[in-house]
Amino acid sequence: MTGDAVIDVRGLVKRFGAKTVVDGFSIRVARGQIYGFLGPNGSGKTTTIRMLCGLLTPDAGEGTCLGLDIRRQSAAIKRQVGYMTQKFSFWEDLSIAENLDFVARMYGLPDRRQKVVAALERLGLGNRRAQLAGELSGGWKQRLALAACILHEPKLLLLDEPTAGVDPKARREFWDEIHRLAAEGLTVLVSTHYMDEAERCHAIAYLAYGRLMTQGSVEEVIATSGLVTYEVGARGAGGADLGHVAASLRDRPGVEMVAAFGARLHVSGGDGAELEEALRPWAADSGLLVRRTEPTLEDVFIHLMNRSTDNFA
Ligand SMILES: Nc1ncnc2c1ncn2[C@@H]1O[C@H](COP(=O)(O)OP(=O)(O)OP(=O)(O)O)[C@@H](O)[C@H]1O
Repeated sequence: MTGDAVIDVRGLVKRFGAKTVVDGFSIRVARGQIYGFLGPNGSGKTTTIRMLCGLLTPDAGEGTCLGLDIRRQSAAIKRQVGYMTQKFSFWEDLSIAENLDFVARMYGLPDRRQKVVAALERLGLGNRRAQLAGELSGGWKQRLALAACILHEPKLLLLDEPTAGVDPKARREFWDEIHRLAAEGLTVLVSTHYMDEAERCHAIAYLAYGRLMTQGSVEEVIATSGLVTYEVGARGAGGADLGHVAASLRDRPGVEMVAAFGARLHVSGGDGAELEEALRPWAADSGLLVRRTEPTLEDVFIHLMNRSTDNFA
């Protein structure tokens, strides 16, 4: 293992038939980090996560996970990994406690009862232990899934879109728990489509069409994107026709994206000079306020996606 890296891989490639779904992926993840995987549907996030933990063998590339070789020691890696898949896969007519007990038996865990009680308490499931899994709301189902993932005390957690369709309060609580686990030394890889969740990661990787487009902390990803963004809004109380402004800006050279955020527009492009030129007439309009602003993470991701070529088509 290099330094304190829990994951250290280089040049991973995965092909399904003629299609290269992961192309030259390299990453290092330190112990206790929460690492977010973002990217459009089908960009290779799940496939990458599965290669990292030894569930899938790469066609090329090498590296280690938890100090073990991802090609030759995948069985030993899997024992130390907790994997929460996208699909809820519990017995709906068993209670929460019965489901956890079943999982503990599958793992052949010593002190089974004690571990189930500890997991129930940890995830706040104690009062609901007798409730049938099939009757749980989305947020509670995700808690049950997380409890099942940590029963065998893994060192690495892989969470594949763990909060899809879960309400904001339950998502926040789920993420608080992820942070508590990471603070105790667990390393977490999590795929998500939610920008607020990306912002709660220590670092993120953005994939598009199988390629790693950028990685680093949210601040680093924004700073290195090269994207320039201006905000356009009405000056004073007068109602400017921002729909008209947006429509005419979209055709101008240098304007890559125009997105409405309430009563403001975000106008972005990769070439600052061209963008400024496109905005000049609107900046001279006394009814409008045009000023440079920081791009959001979403602006950056859409910019990256526009720049990447669809080699899957
Ligand atoms: N076993 C397989 N056989 C053939 N193609 C596959 C297989 N698994 C995945 N793929 C293809 O590989 C590509 C990447 O899929 P993957 O599930 O890794 O993407 P993803 O980024 O996790 O997507 P999502 O956000 O929709 O979950 C997709 O085009 C998918 O159809």
